[in-house]
Amino acid sequence: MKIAVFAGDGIGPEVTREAVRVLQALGLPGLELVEGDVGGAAYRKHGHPLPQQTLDIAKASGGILFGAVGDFSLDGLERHLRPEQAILGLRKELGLFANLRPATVFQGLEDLTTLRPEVARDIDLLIVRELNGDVYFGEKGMRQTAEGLREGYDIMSYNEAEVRRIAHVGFRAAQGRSKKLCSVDKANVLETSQLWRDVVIEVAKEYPDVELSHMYVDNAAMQLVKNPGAFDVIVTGNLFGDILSDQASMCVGSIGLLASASLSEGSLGLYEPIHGSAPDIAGKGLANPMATILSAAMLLRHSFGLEAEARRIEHAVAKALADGIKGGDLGGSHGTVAIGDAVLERL
Ligand SMILES: NC(=O)C1=CN([C@@H]2O[C@H](COP(=O)(O)OP(=O)(O)OC[C@H]3O[C@@H](n4cnc5c(N)ncnc54)[C@H](O)[C@@H]3O)[C@@H](O)[C@H]2O)C=CC1
Ligand SMILES: CC(C)CC(=O)C(=O)O
Ligand SMILES: [Mg+2]
Repeated sequence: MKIAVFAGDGIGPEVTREAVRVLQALGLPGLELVEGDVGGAAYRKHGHPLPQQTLDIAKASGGILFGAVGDFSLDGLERHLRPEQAILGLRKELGLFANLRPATVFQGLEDLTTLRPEVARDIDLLIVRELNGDVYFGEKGMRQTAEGLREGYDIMSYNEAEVRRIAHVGFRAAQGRSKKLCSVDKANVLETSQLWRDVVIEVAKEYPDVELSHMYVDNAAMQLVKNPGAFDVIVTGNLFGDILSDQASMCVGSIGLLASASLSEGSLGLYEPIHGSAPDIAGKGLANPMATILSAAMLLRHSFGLEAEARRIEHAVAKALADGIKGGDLGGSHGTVAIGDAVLERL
């Protein structure tokens, strides 16, 4: 089994190292890890955030473990050379259109969240975020208005095929869970969202066992804090899903806990924490690697069908948290390597 490992920038290498140690400790037969450069690190070495050789490594692998990209000192580069283009490029090039971002409160650890424990107790939700379209991939640029003012623009669009395929992912995910799907949009204002809603309603006819609801994104942001336990599966677009998942992470406890899977039509997937490169804590050994370790679990489950091994990792993380192993993000004092050690001891 060949796994590509793209650590990236900032805390990316720190958290990825711990996830790799966990993968290696499982004794997986034929495990082969192939490293590749991405992001600012790749730009500095090869002049591009997503070099061809990295793409080749990705395509030759069965799954990709990704850390994070982003380097504020490179933010002045032309957009196509900025570190973030590595992750955007991988998502697009590999057809990774379905981003699963589960947010489940750790039982008995409701006090980790910034919500009141009784509000957080029932959180067990899955955000299904479309990853190949929306305003992130529309035409964009800078221009001048007739009055000579600078104007930035980014076109938001979805076609019906893009909405249909992610809607199917959302409905199927709901079928495997509590059979409730909430589609989040802004159809009261945006044509893109009106089409989104219309298509989701059409697709719903194929899933009569799933209870479909619709919610505007501003209300969804509010409900996530008011009554997050009411959500089962949320299906939404690229931008809204990005924002709501960072918010959901705090409902569970920390952005350092949320993993994700970015899936294609085939078995190839990319697995990464939902957080970024966290330049403010990079190089200090303070980052919580649990989100990346849990992403490695998702990799084993979704790309290699290794459910038992995935659960082994998830139980070890939950046990470490239950035993009081917490990073600074959770008000604790354990560093990145100490958290990795604690998970390894509980595998
Ligand atoms: N998939 C990716 O590679 C992503 C990359 N980015 C990039 O990352 C850079 C930083 O972006 P920010 O907006 O600051 O978001 P961020 O997620 O990197 O950090 C936000 C806050 O959360 C904290 N944090 C994040 N991960 C943590 C962890 N594992 N343990 C403890 N604390 C953690 C950070 O210290 C910071 O205070 C930017 O260049 C951005 O473009 C942002 C999000 C996703
Ligand atoms: C391109 C990334 C920086 C977008 C992001 O924040 C994410 O996917 O979570
Ligand atoms: Mg994000």
